[in-house]
Amino acid sequence: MSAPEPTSRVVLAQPLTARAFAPYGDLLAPGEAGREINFGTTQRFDDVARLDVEEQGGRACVALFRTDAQTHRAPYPLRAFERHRLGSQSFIPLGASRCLAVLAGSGDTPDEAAIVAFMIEPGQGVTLRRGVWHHPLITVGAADVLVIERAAASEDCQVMAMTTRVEVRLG
Ligand SMILES: NC(=O)N[C@@H](O)C(=O)O
Ligand code: NI
Repeated sequence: MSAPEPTSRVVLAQPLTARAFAPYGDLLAPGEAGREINFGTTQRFDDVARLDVEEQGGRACVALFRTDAQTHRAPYPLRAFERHRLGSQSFIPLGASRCLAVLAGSGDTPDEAAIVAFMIEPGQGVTLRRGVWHHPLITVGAADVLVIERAAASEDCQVMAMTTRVEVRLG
């Protein structure tokens, strides 16, 4: 008789708030200082994300990540964590898309005992601080996510495979 599959530890996705996300980065949020433009038809909020992309000659890159429902459905077994030591990375789900920020601290290696998962709802967005360990993008079903990150001549992405079995669930 084959041995039973080892069980995975479960991390539940939690609602995204500025306070809960503060150890990892910021939410995109219009400040108080909106100003009227375009003949008073529009309010403009500048710098709703604090980008950190110019280290060592880096520049901002705006990318579109498109996912499919087959590979992005709960429960999500985690595979690896990665970090970008020289720049921030922002994730803004487009339209009705929803995505997850799955994080494991900012130490020398991912802290798999302290994994947290935040649900990024339509209308929300996050900017991960440089060096924060995060799982490669996970979305809720098929999704389009705008990603703003540092681009440079050499890739800045350190990946470390999981050493324990952990899966994220949506509740
Ligand atoms: N690899 C890549 O382009 N994306 C990752 O950095 C990610 O955080 O999804
Ligand atoms: Ni990344």
